[in-house]
Formats: sequence, C-alpha cells, structure tokens
Amino acid sequence: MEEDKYAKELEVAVRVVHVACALCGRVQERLLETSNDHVVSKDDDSPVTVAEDFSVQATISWLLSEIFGVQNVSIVAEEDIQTISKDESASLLDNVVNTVNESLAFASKYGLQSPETTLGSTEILEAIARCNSTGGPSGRYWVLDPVDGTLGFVRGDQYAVALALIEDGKVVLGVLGCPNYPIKTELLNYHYQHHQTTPQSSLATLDTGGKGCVLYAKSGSGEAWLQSLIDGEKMLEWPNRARLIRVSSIDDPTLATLCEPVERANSNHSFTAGLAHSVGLRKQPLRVHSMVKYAAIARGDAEIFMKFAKCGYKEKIWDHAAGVVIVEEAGGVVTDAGGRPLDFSKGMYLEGLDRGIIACSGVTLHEKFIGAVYASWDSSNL
Ligand SMILES: Nc1ncnc2c1ncn2[C@@H]1O[C@H](COP(=O)(O)O)[C@@H](OP(=O)(O)O)[C@H]1O
Ligand SMILES: [Mg+2]
Repeated sequence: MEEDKYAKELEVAVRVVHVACALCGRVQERLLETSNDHVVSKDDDSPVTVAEDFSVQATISWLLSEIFGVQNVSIVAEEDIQTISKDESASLLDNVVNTVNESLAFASKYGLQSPETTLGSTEILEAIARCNSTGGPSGRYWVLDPVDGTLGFVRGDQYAVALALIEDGKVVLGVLGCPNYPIKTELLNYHYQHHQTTPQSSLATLDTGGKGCVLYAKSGSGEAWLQSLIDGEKMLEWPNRARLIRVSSIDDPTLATLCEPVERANSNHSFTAGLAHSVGLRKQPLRVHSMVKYAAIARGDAEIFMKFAKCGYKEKIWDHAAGVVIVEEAGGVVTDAGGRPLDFSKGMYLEGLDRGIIACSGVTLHEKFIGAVYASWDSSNL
C-alpha cells in the first residue's frame, strides 16, 4: 500500500536519530562541564567533535545495517574513513569505540536491539567504512550529517543530527534531531541571545519539559511531525508521542522573521539584509547554527531561511536533504535563488544550485524573495 511505503524506514530512522541525539547530549554535557565558562572555538575542541561525528556515524550505520542487512544499506555521510584509520588516530578510535558501545547499550530504550557483545574497533571501522556512497540519480541511499553545526555544538548552542533517505534522486523521508531545541519555542531565542553571556552548563539544567526535539516527514504525505526527546527512564513509543506541525501562516513581511546562519563565512549577511529590507521585513534576523533553521521554519517559529554562501562553495546534500522534506511537508517552499527545487540526484553536492537557498513558510513570501534576488543581483557583489 502506498501510504505504508517507507513506513518501516521512517520508524527506524526516527529511532536511530533518538539514539544519536542521546549520544550527543551526553558528549555535550561532558564537554561543557570541562570547558567551564569560556566560549570554546571549533578548533579548541576539534578532537571531541571529530570523535563525536564518527561515533554518531558508526552508531547509525551499525544500527541501519543490523536492521536492514548490510547488503541493503548504502550511506552518504560527512565523515570519511581515512581520518580515523591512520595509525596516529588510535586514541580517536578508542574514544569512538567507547562512545558507540555506551550509546548502543541504551538502544532498547528506543526500541532497538543492542549488540550481543561489545563492538570492537574492527566492527566500528567497518560501520564507518560502509558510509562510502557518493549518492547519485539511481538506487536507494541514506544521507547522514552526524553532527550538523559543529560550532553550535561546542558552544552549547544549536546543532542537529540529520538523516534522510533518497530513492532515485528524490528525498523520500527526512528526520532531524535537534537536541537543544525544546518544544517550548521561546528557548530558540534563548540560545541565540544569551549564548555569549550565559554559563553554558546552565543549558543542561533548564526546566524545559525535554531539552530537545525530533522532527520527521515522509515526502508526499502532507504531514510533518514533532516529538520531544526522551527524558530519564522513559521509553520511546511509536507512533505516538508526536504531533503534527505546520509552517507559520504569516505572509505579511512586516511580521515575518528571517532565520540565517550565525557564521558570516557561511552566508552573506549583508546581501540577505538587503533582500529582507527590500521585501519589507522589520524584525532582526534570528541567527541559528545548523539545520535547526529548517526545523524553525517547519515548526512555524520563523518564516524565512536564506543561505547565500560564497561564490564557489558547493552545498552538500547532507546539509539540506532532511530539512527540505520536513519544511515542504509542513507546508513550506524551498528552492534555490532562481526558484528551482534543489536537486539531490547529482551526487554529494547540490550541483547546479542557483546562487543560494530560500526556504519560506508560504508562496507569497517566497515569490517576494525570489523577486528581490532578481532585482538586486546585478548590483550585489556576490
Ligand atoms: N564556507 C562555507 N560556506 C557555506 N557553508 C559552509 C561553509 N563551510 C562549511 N559550511 C557548511 O555549513 C554548515 C553549517 O551551517 P550553518 O552555518 O547554517 O550552521 C556546516 O555543517 P557542519 O557543521 O556539519 O560542518 C558546513 O557543511
Ligand atoms: Mg553539516
């Protein structure tokens, strides 16, 4: 039956993303405990984040292979096996082996099976090595960004675990784990406005009724779902504990909020400010790390997400696949700056992307922004 298509894949994807979010939550808590109150840079903590990236990737790859069979699982993912298989990476590998085993020990809480015995480094390396698909126009493959928004992660701020399934070049389902984006919306602003001044460890103690959330959607279903991460001893129940989400109904630019990357290096803030001004936006942009921006649009917490990278930068499919399908199924529109859909069928990159990405809660705002790009492009320096 059509509506059952990908039902098993979606369920498994949601469960494994929960496992990954719990893993990240534990690592981030330890990181923030040891980094006291200073704001860490990406470089300060790169060993931690590299280990975490590999640990999430190995955990998800191992679980998917156990459930669907090694021969049926093909994964495009951000981290490649070369970095971790070098001799000098022995302590990195040890760290990853421990973290993966620790997280898989909790698998039953999420309705998944733990390994019968502790996994060794060979099995972990095999799981990472299996993520060697380069995507393309045919067949079925998973697309994984184990930790999207590394800088947000080390700052105790927003980051995401993103998993999508692509079949014959089309995204068929997407799951976004957002460990620091609670169901209570106002806390998205909390991170943005205070992360420079608030002791980071306080994030761990906020009474938020669940620190984070998971969003998911199946393409063509017209439905996008939101659930909170699991606290304490609770078990993940399926398919309940989720609620339908819709994009914002605001189409008046004066009331709309623009969401964009924190890092100027990743998106041209002055160009997007010019577009926002010409369309008539009045509010300050909300700057957020990672694919949590797509989550914010899908949940109705912001109306526009734009990213205009430097000329020559090629957007990767794992930075967008899960977010795009969730926003579209929640009622939003996502295209490149020329108004064309993003093309996930060309391998690891969004080849042919016209200038930048514009995601909106509805067609009215979207048309205005596409028109603004058209009008202002020639005079821009991009
Ligand atoms: N120069 C650049 N321009 C645009 N995007 C970049 C970039 N360098 C890295 N990125 C991508 O932007 C992502 C972060 O997005 P954002 O700025 O919206 O938080 C990074 O994901 P990772 O953190 O997973 O590496 C990375 O893939
Ligand atoms: Mg990323």
